[in-house]
Amino acid sequence: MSAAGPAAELRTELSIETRGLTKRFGHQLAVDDVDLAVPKGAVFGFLGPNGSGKTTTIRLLLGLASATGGSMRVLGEEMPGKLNDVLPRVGALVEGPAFYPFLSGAANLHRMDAADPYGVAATRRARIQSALDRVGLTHAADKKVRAYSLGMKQRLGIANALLAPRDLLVLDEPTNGLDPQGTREVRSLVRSLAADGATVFVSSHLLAEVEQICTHAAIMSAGRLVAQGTLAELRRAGQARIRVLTPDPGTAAHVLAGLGLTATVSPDGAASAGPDAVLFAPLPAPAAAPAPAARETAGAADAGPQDVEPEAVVAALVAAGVRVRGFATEQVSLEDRFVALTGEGFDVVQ
Ligand SMILES: Nc1ncnc2c1ncn2[C@@H]1O[C@H](COP(=O)(O)OP(=O)(O)OP(=O)(O)O)[C@@H](O)[C@H]1O
Repeated sequence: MSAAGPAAELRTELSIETRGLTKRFGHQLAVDDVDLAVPKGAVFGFLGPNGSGKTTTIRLLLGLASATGGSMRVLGEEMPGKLNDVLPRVGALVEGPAFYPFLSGAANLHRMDAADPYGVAATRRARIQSALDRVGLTHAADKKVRAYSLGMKQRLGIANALLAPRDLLVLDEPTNGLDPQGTREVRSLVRSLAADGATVFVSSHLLAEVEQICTHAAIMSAGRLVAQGTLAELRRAGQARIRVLTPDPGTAAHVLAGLGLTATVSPDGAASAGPDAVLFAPLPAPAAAPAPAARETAGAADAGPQDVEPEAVVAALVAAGVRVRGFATEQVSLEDRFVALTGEGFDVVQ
């Protein structure tokens, strides 16, 4: 990505691209003016708290619901106009497929493929075997689905999405409701799908999950897309900040303001020690840091001050007579940043 300037970004082939995508349910904007850019070959995490609009966006992309506004291209084709050309190249797992519990895994796939207008009967048996093999269920092909674990059922759902060679896989919360073992199985499967060359678009409300399996991510909050880019870009866009422990917060804030830094005193007394206050001030990102693809549509757009070295900050504070009892520079974690962007915490998973 290092050579990627705006021009290179424009040339990037996108598997999914939306412009101003909007879906309204009555008065509620479930998807609000979303511009998604999912590069070909990415494992793209679509991250956001429950109710932030992920499933609705996915339903729009797959032609399962119609948009109120905006445009979409999937695999380079205008949607929903080219739905019939595009859908055979897209495998999807949305809201958990319903299987017949009294039929085997293979028999369920047979029924689903037979019901698919694009499923070619002559190759059905071989495609089913290959999909079961791909998700590690060959040994359980003839077992009734009612005897499957949740992880196995979810892998069967992914096998269903893999019944034909796919350029794009869309998986809506594939680890939802799974136990740790099932979660591990599905995560490692998702990683390997991308290794085969498909673009994988996977929604999750779990930050740690996206960090484990994805190369790229977009963050949704209340229907809006608030950031997207590679994980590295999203991390880099998180600003470093300085932390000052001092009994002279007023003077310190004044000195920092003189350096172009905006200080906030720690909102919770917990971070302060005795009579000392804790001041935080974001440092401007180094000139090369914010990568062009890590676009952000909320906050952080303000032009910041020029580079300020931490040692220069300490020197200025001391020169102004501020009693500096503690000083540190800290990187804002991806989690802090996501919480700041979405206003919500993320569930923690292993
Ligand atoms: N068919 C519908 N009719 C009315 N409102 C809907 C409909 N589908 C979704 N919504 C609303 O749109 C908002 C976004 O829902 P959506 O299911 O897309 O979010 P999500 O991020 O996928 O959340 P979750 O992880 O809980 O599925 C929610 O407030 C939801 O209640």
